[in-house]
Amino acid sequence: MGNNVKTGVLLVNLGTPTAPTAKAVRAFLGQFLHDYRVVDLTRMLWCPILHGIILPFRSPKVAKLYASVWMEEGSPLMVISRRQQAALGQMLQEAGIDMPVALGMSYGEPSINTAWQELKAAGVDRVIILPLYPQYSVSTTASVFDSWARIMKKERRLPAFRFIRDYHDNHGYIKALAESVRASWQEHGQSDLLLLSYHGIPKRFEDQGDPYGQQCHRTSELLAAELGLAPHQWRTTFQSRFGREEWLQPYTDKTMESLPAEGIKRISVVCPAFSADCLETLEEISSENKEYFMKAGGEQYVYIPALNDNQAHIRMMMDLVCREIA
Ligand SMILES: C=CC1=C(C)c2cc3[nH]c(cc4nc(cc5[nH]c(cc1n2)c(C)c5CCC(=O)O)C(CCC(=O)O)=C4C)c(C)c3C=C
Ligand SMILES: [Fe+2]
Ligand SMILES: [Fe+2]
Repeated sequence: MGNNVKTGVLLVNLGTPTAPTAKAVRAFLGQFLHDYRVVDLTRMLWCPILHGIILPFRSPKVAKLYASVWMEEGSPLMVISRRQQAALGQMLQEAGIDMPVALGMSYGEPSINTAWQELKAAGVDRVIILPLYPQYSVSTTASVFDSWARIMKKERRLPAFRFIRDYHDNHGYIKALAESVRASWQEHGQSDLLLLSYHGIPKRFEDQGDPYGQQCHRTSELLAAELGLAPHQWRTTFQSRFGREEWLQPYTDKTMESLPAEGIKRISVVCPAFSADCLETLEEISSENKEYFMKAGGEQYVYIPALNDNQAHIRMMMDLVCREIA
């Protein structure tokens, strides 16, 4: 790549409601759950279920959950994503690399289009798209690509671009995760088991070729190896089931309920699929699943935060990006 080409970074994450209210959650879920990459049922079947049942009943319930984790500055996912954007921008600048960093969300604002417009206004003619999903899934990463392609359809002059599909086995990512687990053990003592809980997807998606589950298992193996764990000291599970069909197994909530009976009473939980803490980690894992575990006879439950704006995490992002322009 020529040195005179201005390059920009486009960080992407899922998106989140603008407020912890039923109205805002409904708007967010409405956009999210209309995406064919997320729910692939025919619209004749899905739209009545979505508009008639899910949006009216789920939105007020989920709004309360968002309210329980809401930060002074907003939704955790948005607050942390902004911090990541700023930290990466600063790290690049300190390294003498002139590369603007924009943040776009798949659903809601700032949209991926908003982020692209910012980069374009900054004179960017080459974009490195980094979806902050370490493991590729059709429901997340492919959807980012769809949005990008839709936006590019309207451009006369396409920028050059690189799309970072996944980084589930990246050494910097694994090392940053290992470091955060070790720091937690130092503070709370080592547990009987390290539970690695990933966001799930429908099993059908995997059967149709989505490599997400395989990539999750690979991340777990690499992390366990980095930490020197024996097979009985770690386990992979899948959380956040949505809808009635089978999702990837074993399920996190069912595992929580059964661990104490196996004699495993002290666990630490890490969620490697989430690059930023959000509802699914701060509420579902830190609170809801903790309750299942403790009620079943668990004694110690430690949630290990996402990598968020840790220096090691931001450095990994910088390395991923810089590899694309080398
Ligand atoms: C980490 C990667 C993610 C995958 C893979 C994923 C797949 C997936 N998700 C749903 C349904 C919901 N997910 C929700 C929240 C949510 N999901 C992710 C990430 C992945 N999802 C994040 C980071 C978040 C948190 C957003 C936040 O605001 O904090 C929700 C909304 C909350 C709720 O109503 O429970 C839904 C719904 C499906 C159907 C799916 C794969 C098909
Ligand atoms: Fe609809
Ligand atoms: Fe999700």
